[in-house]
Parts: sequence; C-alpha cells; structure tokens
Amino acid sequence: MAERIPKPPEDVVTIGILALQGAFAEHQVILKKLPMGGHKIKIELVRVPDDLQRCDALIIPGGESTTIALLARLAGLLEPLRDFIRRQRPVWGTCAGAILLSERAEGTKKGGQELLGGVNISIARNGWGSQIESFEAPLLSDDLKEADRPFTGVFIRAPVILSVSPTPEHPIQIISRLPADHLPRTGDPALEEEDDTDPRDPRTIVALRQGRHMVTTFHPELTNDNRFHEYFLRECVLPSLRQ
Ligand SMILES: NC(=O)CC[C@H](N)C(=O)O
Repeated sequence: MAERIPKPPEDVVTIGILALQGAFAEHQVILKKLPMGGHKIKIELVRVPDDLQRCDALIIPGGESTTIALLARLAGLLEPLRDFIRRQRPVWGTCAGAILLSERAEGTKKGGQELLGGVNISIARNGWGSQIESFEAPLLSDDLKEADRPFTGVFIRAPVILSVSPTPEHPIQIISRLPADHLPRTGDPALEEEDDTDPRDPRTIVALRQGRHMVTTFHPELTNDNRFHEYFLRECVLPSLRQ
C-alpha cells in the first residue's frame, strides 16, 4: 500500500475585522472568498481585547468613526488597538476606518473625536461637503492585479485626505487617486477645473499606505471586486508573517 504523505499544515492567517459598528460583515464576505495560495484565512470578528490578541492583522470597516471610537472605548479596546498599531501589525481602515487611522482629523464632532492614529496624514470627515452623500469613481492603480481594469470606488460621506507627512523612515506610498474627470463637484475650483488641478493635490488621494498601515477613503467591501483585499494581504499581511 502506498505510503500516505501527510500534507504540510497550512499556514493559518488570522485577520481580525473590528465588528463594533459599520460594514464589517461585508469585509467578512469578501475575505471568505479570497484565494490565498497556500494560506488559510481565519476571520476573527473583534469586539473585545481578547479577540484582538488572536489576530495577525486587522481591518477597520466603514461606518461612523465617532460611534466606532465610542464603542471601542466602552469595550476597552482603544489602548489595545493603539498598541496593535504601534507594534506595526498590519491594519487597513476603510472610510470611517481611514479616519480612525489618521493622526489628525478635521470636521470632527463637538468635543473632538478619539483617533487611533498610525498613519501620518490629516483627514477631513465628510470632506466632500454635506451635499455629496455618495458617488462612484473608476480608480486605477498599478499596484492592483489586472491594473488596466478600473476598480469601482464607492464613496459614502467619504473623508478627504488633506495632507500627507511621510518621513525618510516612514515613507507613504500612494496607491490610487481620483481621476481628474471624476472629482465630485464641491464648489472648490481647485478641485473642479481640470486644467488647474494639481495632480499632486493630496485631496485626490483615495488609497495609500505607510508601512503596513493602509487607508482607503472608499468602500472596497461594497463591490464584488476583491483586488484591494488581495493587495492588503499580499503587501501588508503576508510580509509581516515572514519576519
Ligand atoms: N462611509 C463611511 O464610513 C462614512 C464615514 C463617516 N462620515 C465618519 O465620519 O465616520
């Protein structure tokens, strides 16, 4: 009888999704379907500090950043989350999550808002103006698989990146920008007149990363396209496991 060769144990990667409020279930659906080569993904819905302890990486979903911060405080998660980020664990914030990962936020509610920090950017909550509830834009990025195929960016009361502050030790990589012909109409001529739009204007940046910390101001979890999830795993999560 042929000897059975035992299969090597699959590497299990535990991805946490902060599940206090917002679109965490949508991230879960995409992660479950994501092809992972030799790795197996275990998804951990993070609601208390012990959940976070089991995670190799974390996704902070879209929703309401003030509510998420408040619930995180009540759950005793604020400091464990900040510690997770400080330890350079991979973290990705989408929309409200992007606000929470920013070092500075404008347009916060009265009394301010607690942030987690970790990505050296300034961001404006609901920065496209209250008249623009949501819009879609075709996004291109050389960093995505099938780079020629636009990714449909879904923006819902999205934040706007106001400035990025890289340092030599902590460079910031721009992953995608809004195309000039898809800038929302904000009444701000600098953003609307194509000829005048500086392509380096930080307000056009919609996806970036600083080390293993990534922010997207739109909702990749609300499309059927898993390429930003694939990017996060490939560029932020898997390299962190090899150390
Ligand atoms: N879709 C979203 O996540 C919106 C974010 C929301 N405007 C906030 O400030 O938290």
